[in-house]
Amino acid sequence: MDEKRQAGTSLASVGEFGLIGRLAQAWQGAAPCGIAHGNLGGLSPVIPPEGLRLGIGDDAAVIDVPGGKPLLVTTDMLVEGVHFLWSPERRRLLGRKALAVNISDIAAMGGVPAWAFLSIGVPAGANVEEVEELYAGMGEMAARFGVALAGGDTVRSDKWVINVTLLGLATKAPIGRSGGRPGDLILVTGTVGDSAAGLHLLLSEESMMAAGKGASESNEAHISEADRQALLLRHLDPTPRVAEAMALVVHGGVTAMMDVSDGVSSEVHHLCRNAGCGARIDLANLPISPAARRLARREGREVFAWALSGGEDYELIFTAPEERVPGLIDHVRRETGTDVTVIGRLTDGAAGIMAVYPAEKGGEAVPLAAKGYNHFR
Ligand SMILES: Nc1ncnc2c1ncn2[C@@H]1O[C@H](COP(=O)(O)OP(=O)(O)OP(=O)(O)O)[C@@H](O)[C@H]1O
Ligand SMILES: Cc1ncc(C[n+]2csc(CCOP(=O)(O)O)c2C)c(N)n1
Ligand SMILES: [Mg+2]
Repeated sequence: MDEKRQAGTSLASVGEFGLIGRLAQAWQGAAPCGIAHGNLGGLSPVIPPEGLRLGIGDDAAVIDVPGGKPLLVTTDMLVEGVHFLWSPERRRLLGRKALAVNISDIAAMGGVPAWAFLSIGVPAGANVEEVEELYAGMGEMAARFGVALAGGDTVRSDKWVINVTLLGLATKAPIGRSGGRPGDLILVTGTVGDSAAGLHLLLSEESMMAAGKGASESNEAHISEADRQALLLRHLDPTPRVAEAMALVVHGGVTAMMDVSDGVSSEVHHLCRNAGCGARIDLANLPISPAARRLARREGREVFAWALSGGEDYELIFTAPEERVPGLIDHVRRETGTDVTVIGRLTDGAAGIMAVYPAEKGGEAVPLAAKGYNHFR
């Protein structure tokens, strides 16, 4: 078995998105008329089966149900040790996050969430109350966004695994990742990099605890309690931007949208690849919170790295023609209180995907590497 594995192509060599493309091709080879189509790099589109308007390659699939609104379907799995560290104090928050990350994908399509299927892998040594608390957390998030529990699956597993499949409805035409055009501005809601800053704190606190030192001991010299709490919560308890997505849909003008789950740099690459565009991102304009800046300074970290490659911010990144942008920004702020920031512009594909450093750091334009989270790299 091990020998066989060594002889094959390593997962690291293809990366997460290369693997998904290969899997879709393997499926297509076996079931040529039944494959989901999409715009993943290297994946040739094929005719989708009846009703499947958009398959692999976006935040959620779009299914045209006869006589109904377009149905949106997304699924996301959280695995202990990969997406979270199991902690008795954070079971409820974990439940909230498991649902929130899926709601975020429905919002990113311009839809509202509706029905959830929750599948869990539970270690044999766990007790009922632990699972109940996880569900209470998911229930809290569900109640906030009008999601009903429709089913799921329960299995024994070596580690905690939570998989949510969430169905939602598009309120108007679903907003995919491919509609951006050269000249469109690129915008992002809220702030980016906070979740990575929160994860940095969490992991350093965990390693201090493991070394027998108190968590507060590790941080009190570095950061205020208010900053610490704010950053930890951005990582542990993200709020899906449903209200902001609805405000954008109602206002109109958004050409492409997705959520920031892997990091701004990767998401910009997705938006460009799907639209055949290039981009210029002004790093000076990235909306980074004062708390994340303070932590980065005190830790000697590059705050842009958290914003560009940290991920799990669950903000919306979207494109719109320049003339629609002032109205969009005003409308979202008025309806939701959330700030929206212009971070760059889509360009001709030939111009490449570039990041422009702030003037005080030389103002140089360099290629923007897709350095977001990748499960196999
Ligand atoms: N094993 C798989 N088989 C088929 N399709 C897959 C598989 N894994 C991912 N996909 C599809 O690939 C696309 C990208 O998946 P990914 O999980 O990166 O979505 P995302 O929206 O970019 O990230 P997130 O869900 O964290 O917001 C989606 O359309 C997803 O449905
Ligand atoms: C313990 C621990 N280590 C690392 C991370 C960071 N992390 C894990 S998955 C992911 C991207 C989104 O996941 P997906 O692409 O599966 O939706 C990120 C940024 C974490 N959350 N917890
Ligand atoms: Mg997404």
